[in-house]
Amino acid sequence: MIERRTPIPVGEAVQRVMQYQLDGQTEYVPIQESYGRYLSEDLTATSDVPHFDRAPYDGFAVRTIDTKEASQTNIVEFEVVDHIGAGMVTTKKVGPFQAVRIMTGAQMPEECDAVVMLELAKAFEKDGKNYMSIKRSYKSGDNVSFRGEDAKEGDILIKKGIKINPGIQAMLATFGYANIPVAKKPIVGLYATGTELLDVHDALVPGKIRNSNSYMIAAQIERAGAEVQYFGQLPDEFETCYEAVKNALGQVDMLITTGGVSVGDFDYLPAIYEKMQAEVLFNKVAMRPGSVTTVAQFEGKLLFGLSGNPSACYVGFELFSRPIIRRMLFSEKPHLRKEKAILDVDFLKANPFTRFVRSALTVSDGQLVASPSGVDKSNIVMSLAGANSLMILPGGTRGFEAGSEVAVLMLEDFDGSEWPW
Ligand SMILES: Nc1nc2c(c(=O)[nH]1)N[C@H]1C(S)=C(S)[C@@H](COP(=O)(O)OP(=O)(O)OC[C@H]3O[C@@H](n4cnc5c(N)ncnc54)[C@H](O)[C@@H]3O)O[C@H]1N2
Ligand code: MOO
Ligand SMILES: [Mg+2]
Repeated sequence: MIERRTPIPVGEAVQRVMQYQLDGQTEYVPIQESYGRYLSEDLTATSDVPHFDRAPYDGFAVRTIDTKEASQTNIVEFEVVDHIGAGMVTTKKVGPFQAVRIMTGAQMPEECDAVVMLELAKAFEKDGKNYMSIKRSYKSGDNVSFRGEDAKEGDILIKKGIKINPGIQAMLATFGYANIPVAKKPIVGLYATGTELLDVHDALVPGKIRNSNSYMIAAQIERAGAEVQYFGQLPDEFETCYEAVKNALGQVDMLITTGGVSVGDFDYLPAIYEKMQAEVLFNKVAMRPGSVTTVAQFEGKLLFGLSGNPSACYVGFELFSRPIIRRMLFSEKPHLRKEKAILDVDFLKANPFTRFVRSALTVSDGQLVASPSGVDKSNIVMSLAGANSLMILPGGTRGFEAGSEVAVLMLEDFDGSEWPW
């Protein structure tokens, strides 16, 4: 007798998986290797930035009190007592009607409180000394970049779980973080099962197909921020698969297999989980594609039995495996980011299961618009190439018309959702 499976709602399935989430671990990497990694601790400002008042323009540092009377009709002269560039500090004390010629980035002389831009001063020599004159007054603070205006010591700069981007690299360098605490990349094991599978360099032969899931899932694992440990392809043979799965699990943080989870005569994953005495969290989800997605846990480690059908495999990974990876990368929003979009085409046929339609999300007049990126069937590969989102069409008795609002899950986003279900 063929086993009858009871589908559970997607949200419940995700919740069951999340009960087995693992904590992330920290490792330190040199700043030059931290781009694209996920911060594992909140980082604070180790100093004020800048840590001294400085000139934001090339010009003359002056005491504003001396500029008070300057105007178009009353030119005021200053003796220029020093000349400094960025990185230099004056040793001169600046007295009444004295100025320092100062370049952008240089520390302000202690007594000065404004900078006159070079263009607004007239420099000249008199009796072998340097002078400059101005025709307007200045307020204290004019053209000064103040200590701490960029950041104050002790400020929280960025929260853990953030993906390090070029701007964050600049921030880290500014505060002297040479070694960065980042999340250790979870190691995700991967096996593709299927006697029909050829590898990418094999020529086609009758009845066999090239294994595309391995390359797809490996890239999805990397996109999620983890490291893939690819174990290869397995034929649909119970003992071979059983030994392989059992041995692989010990070497990784979680294991993904593709194929062999349905009710077919050569679908061995359910029996493998049983023999291992792994606890099956679910083996049927009320979703399309990916209804046969099966997740089990063995000694606290998750086994993702993703469907062999490429689109089902893809969606199963994004909904169930990705959040576990993102949790291990310290994310507080580990699920795919959910937004609202306008549906571009009719989906008039109702489906009892919630559909995740591989979609191309575009922005039109400031509004997100979702269009299917190809044929909406679980055995289809081509629709995946143009997919940057999954459109959610809730299961039920009604279809969806073009122009209606739908929820979309964004695939190329790093912010995520706390809980989109
Ligand atoms: N009687 C039933 N038959 C099926 C059911 C069902 O409920 N009752 N479910 C269908 C659904 S839905 C799906 S999805 C598939 C799931 O199949 P499996 O996860 O068991 O996967 P396989 O049987 O191994 O393969 C299915 C399909 O995918 C191709 N495949 C497998 N691996 C790869 C790979 N690495 N790269 C590319 N393509 C792959 C494989 O050749 C098959 O065509 O079951 C339905 N059947
Ligand atoms: O598991 Mo299937 O993907 O619903 O066609
Ligand atoms: Mg099958």
